[in-house]
Amino acid sequence: MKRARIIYNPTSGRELFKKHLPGVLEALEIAGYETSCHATTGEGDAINAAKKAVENKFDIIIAAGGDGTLNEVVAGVSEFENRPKIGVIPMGTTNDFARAVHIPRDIHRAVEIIIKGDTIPVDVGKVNDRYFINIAGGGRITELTYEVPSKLKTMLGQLAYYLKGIEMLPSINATKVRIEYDDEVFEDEAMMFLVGLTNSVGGFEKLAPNSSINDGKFSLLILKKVNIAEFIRLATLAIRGEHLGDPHVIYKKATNIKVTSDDKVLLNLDGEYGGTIPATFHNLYRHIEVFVPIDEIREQDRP
Ligand SMILES: Nc1ncnc2c1ncn2[C@@H]1O[C@H](COP(=O)(O)OP(=O)(O)OP(=O)(O)O)[C@@H](O)[C@H]1O
Repeated sequence: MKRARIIYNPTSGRELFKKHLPGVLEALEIAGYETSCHATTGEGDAINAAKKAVENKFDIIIAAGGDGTLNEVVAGVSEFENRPKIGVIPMGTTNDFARAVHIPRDIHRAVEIIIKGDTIPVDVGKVNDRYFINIAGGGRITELTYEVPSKLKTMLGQLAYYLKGIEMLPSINATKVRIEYDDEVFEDEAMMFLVGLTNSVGGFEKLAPNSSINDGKFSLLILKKVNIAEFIRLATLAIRGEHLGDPHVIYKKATNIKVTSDDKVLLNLDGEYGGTIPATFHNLYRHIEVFVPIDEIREQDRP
C-alpha cells in the first residue's frame, strides 16, 4: 500500500480544512493510500514535517494550505535526492501556485486530482539558502504581504491585500539596485523586481504571461523608478497584462540572476519574508513532480 502524508496549516485562509479532513482521509483510503497527517504549529514547522516525511519514506506529500505552506513543504523536500511527489490542496488566501497549475479551490476536486495520479515536473527557485515555487521579489511594495494580519485575511480574503496595498502607496519608493541577469546588467533605481516561475501572482494572472513552470528559466520583471500616479497606471495595465511594452518595465527570461544593493532590501519569497539581498537566484530545473489536472495544463507547461 502506498503512503501519503498530509501537512496542513489549520490557520490557512478561512480555516476550513480540519472540518473536511475525515472526507479527505476516506477518499485517499479508498484510492489505496494509507494516510496520516500533521497540523502545522507555526512558521517553519511544515519544512520540518516535510523533511520527516521524506525520511520516513512517504510516497507522496500533500500540502493543504496557502502558498506559504506549499513553499515550506517544497523547501523541506528539496535537499533530498529522492523527493516524494507533491499534492496540493489550496486552502490559503492566495493560492498562486495552485492557480497556475489549475488545481481548483474545491477540496474534493483537488483530492481527486491527486488520486487520478497525473503529475508534471515543476522548476523550483533557490535563492541563497531558501526556496520558492512561485515568485521572489524585492522593493517596498513587495513587503505588503507581511503586513496584512492573519485575522484580516480570514475575514476579508484577497481584499485584505488590496486594502493594504492602497494604504502603503504613499510610502513606496525606489531603491538603487544592481541586477545581473544572464549576460545583461540593470543598474539604476527600481521600484521593485520580481523573479517569477509561474504566470500568476496575487491574482495578477497576466503579470508574466510567457513564463513556463518547467523550462528552467525565470521571468524577470523590473519596474524602474516611477511616481505614484504612474505606478497606479502600470498596476492597472498589469491586471490586463498590458504592462510589458511600457518603457518603465523590463521583462526578460533568465536562468541566473544576482541582485545587490548598497541599501537594505528585503526579499519576499512566495509571499513570506525571505531574508535580505545580496541574492543569487538559481533555477532548479524540474526539481519536483506535482499532481495536476493534466488536461487543463497549458501547452507550454506540459513536459
Ligand atoms: N498553527 C499555525 N499558527 C499560525 N501560523 C501558522 C501555523 N501554521 C503555519 N503557520 C504559518 O502561516 C503561514 C502562511 O500560511 P499559508 O500560506 O498556508 O496560509 P494563509 O496565510 O491563509 O494564506 P496566504 O499566505 O496564501 O495568504 C505559513 O508560512 C506558516 O509560517
